Amino acid sequence: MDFIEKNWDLIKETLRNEYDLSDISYNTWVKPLSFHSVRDDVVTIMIPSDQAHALKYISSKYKSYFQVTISEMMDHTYDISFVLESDVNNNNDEMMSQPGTVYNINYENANLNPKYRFDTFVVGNNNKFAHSASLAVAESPGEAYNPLYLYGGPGLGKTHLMHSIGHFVLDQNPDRKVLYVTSEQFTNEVIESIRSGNAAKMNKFREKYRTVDVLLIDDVQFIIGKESTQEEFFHTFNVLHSAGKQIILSSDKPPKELETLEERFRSRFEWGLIADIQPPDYETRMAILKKNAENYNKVISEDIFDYIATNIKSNIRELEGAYNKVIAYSRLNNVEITLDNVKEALKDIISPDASRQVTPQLIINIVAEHFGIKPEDIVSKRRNSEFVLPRQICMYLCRMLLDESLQSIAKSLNKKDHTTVIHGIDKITEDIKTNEELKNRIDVIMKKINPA
Ligand SMILES: Nc1ncnc2c1ncn2[C@@H]1O[C@H](COP(=O)(O)OP(=O)(O)OP(=O)(O)O)[C@@H](O)[C@H]1O
Repeated sequence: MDFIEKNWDLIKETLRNEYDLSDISYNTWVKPLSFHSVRDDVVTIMIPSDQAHALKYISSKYKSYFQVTISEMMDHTYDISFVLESDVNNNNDEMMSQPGTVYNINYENANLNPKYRFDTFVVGNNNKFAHSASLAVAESPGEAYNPLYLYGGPGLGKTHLMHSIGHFVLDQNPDRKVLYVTSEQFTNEVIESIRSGNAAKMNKFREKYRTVDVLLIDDVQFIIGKESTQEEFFHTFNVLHSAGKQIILSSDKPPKELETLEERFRSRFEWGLIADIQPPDYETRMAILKKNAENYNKVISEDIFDYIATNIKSNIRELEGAYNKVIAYSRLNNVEITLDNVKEALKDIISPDASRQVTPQLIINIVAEHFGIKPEDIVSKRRNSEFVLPRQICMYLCRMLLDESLQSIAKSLNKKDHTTVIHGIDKITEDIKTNEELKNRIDVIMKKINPA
């Protein structure tokens, strides 16, 4: 504990080197941050009052950097929270009960993506019902429908809607405790608590999950069948539900189609409301593309949107990926966005048979999204630790899922030499033999790439 405080400057310097921060980023955002406290394995960092406007930005951008740096230096896992210096100074002793601070801490702990809000969600015929059910739950958590069970195919907006509910609840009442987790995070935390054999750790896990007002668990199908995780989830569900706390689950199928789902889960999932999201129709696809283009500083003609919306039908993640690829192609090659250029840019994605194909690019996109980084980071030369693992996972998955040579995988990942690819594949192959969390993570990614 002392170590963190005494070595605060060293921690910041290490973070700066580890993540290759430019002088301007370091001096603006990281250097002014001071140490506040460590309590229950949570390191609280103070943001100067004159940077109050940047609180969200700093915490979304630098939280994981601090978490990794401190946890690695201390050889122990810490969580990170941020507070404003003014909130601390206004009432030192009761900092945790100051509304401003509680809001910040609750917001940080909720694990929400700032981009996924109701106002960035395009409502169409395919998702109207799920959208209005989500809004009703957000307006009256624990009262309207409990649990809310959202289901639909990959990339159709379930996660986006779940985060929107979380944001809405916190915007309405900053004192509420909201927690979004993927099933993978939940599973890994259960595994970690059990493996540690430490009762205090298990209690901490239970306290974390059983004291929230709104719990959002994404892709719950990955919990089903994992014995101890499913047991823990069952008890969490019961405790929260009987206390009138809101539970929101997402899955790729309705409860009745989850083959290995036990009756006790099926009946509970059906207590509240089940809402599906279907693939978007043409109008919704066009509206989503246009919403994406709102921040682009040039006009994109209607035929471009039409080409993308006509050819990519069943997955909004892929629709957005195609749009991003077009913008990147035009910037990198310094060419206008004409229909011919768009066809060239998307030739790997929009194939003549137009069916969903597993390609290196799809693997890169899904892995990048899973780790919250950009596809460009995966194919870049940067060796930061946050990019190396996703890159190696891409190499491994390309080998497992595609019939491609090592040279061709190296090319897709922008590597000159295929020995790096061999090393990446070997590393993951070895690591998954002993690292259950990594294996679980790769299973989840694989199912997202190829749900069949
Ligand atoms: N209706 C919508 N309006 C705007 N963006 C959308 C909409 N639906 C989905 N998206 C965008 O599509 C991408 C994929 O959506 P999301 O991650 O929510 O899908 P998902 O259903 O959770 O997929 P998976 O089951 O693979 O996890 C996100 O970037 C999301 O913002």
